[in-house]
Amino acid sequence: MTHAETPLVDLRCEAHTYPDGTVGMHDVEFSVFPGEIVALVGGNGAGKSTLLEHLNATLVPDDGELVVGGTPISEDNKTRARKEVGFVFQDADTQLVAPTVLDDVMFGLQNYGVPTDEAKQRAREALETVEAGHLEDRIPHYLSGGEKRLVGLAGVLVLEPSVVVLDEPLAGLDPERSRLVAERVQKIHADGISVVLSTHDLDFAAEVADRVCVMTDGNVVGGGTPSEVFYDDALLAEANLHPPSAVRVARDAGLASAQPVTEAELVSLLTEVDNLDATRTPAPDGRGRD
Ligand SMILES: Nc1ncnc2c1ncn2[C@@H]1O[C@H](COP(=O)(O)OP(=O)(O)OP(=O)(O)O)[C@@H](O)[C@H]1O
Repeated sequence: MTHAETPLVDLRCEAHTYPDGTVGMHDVEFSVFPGEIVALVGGNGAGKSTLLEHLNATLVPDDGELVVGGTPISEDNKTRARKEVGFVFQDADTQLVAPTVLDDVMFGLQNYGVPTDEAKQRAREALETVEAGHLEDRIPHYLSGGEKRLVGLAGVLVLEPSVVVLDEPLAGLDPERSRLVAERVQKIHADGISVVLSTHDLDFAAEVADRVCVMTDGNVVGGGTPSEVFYDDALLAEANLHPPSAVRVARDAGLASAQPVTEAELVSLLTEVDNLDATRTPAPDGRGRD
């Protein structure tokens, strides 16, 4: 895939070594461009969270560089990376710190010195964006997993980042909540924010992503559009991944040449094939003859 634009985030990481000596990631070059949703996929321990946490300088490479909005990030200007790249953690509890949801969403703004009235108004707007306005007086700790995820997302959106990073946004959510979070991801993308997320759910990746990057053993081993990645058997095998269900059904139905990756694309193809068959198969009264 080629990108004419300047990346919003540009990471080069020769290696990231954790304090116990484990190499979490190595030889990675990863960029985020305006207007895209990128899904990172890979098995447990492949390095997805490690990569994501480098995008807002939560982690820094042993050797390498992070450039955000054209500015190289160092110890002195890490706050710039934190502001431009909002991070929604997998464990929402680590992110929710205040006594009420509204206070929580206001927290970041107040840290940046925004006056209370303005912070309150912007926090309410951010909660509305994720349709969680009704939760503003609740105690964050007692929210359901999906509600926490949405409030965490509001707390990030309120700071108006250019990129939102979500680590395993569907982890632990039921299908209904997963759908809700997937819709919100598409909505913030439609509002002009780039999104990078990690997921084990390849159906979800196929549904929302413009670009999919495959990780294994701390390295990005391939990437491309969902069709390019999910029909690349060798790449999926290397990362020990199974293709999304639409890809498996398309193969069984002999429709792989059209490379559908989502359920909707598959249904539309199957409908086309059905219609074609109906025009070819003569009905007993002779209707439907070619
Ligand atoms: N704090 C840490 N200290 C030591 N090793 C770590 C730490 N965090 C992650 N690792 C190691 O780094 C490697 C990459 O882990 P990472 O969490 O980035 O993978 P992941 O793809 O996000 O995995 P999962 O899908 O299981 O969440 C693994 O070998 C992991 O054990």
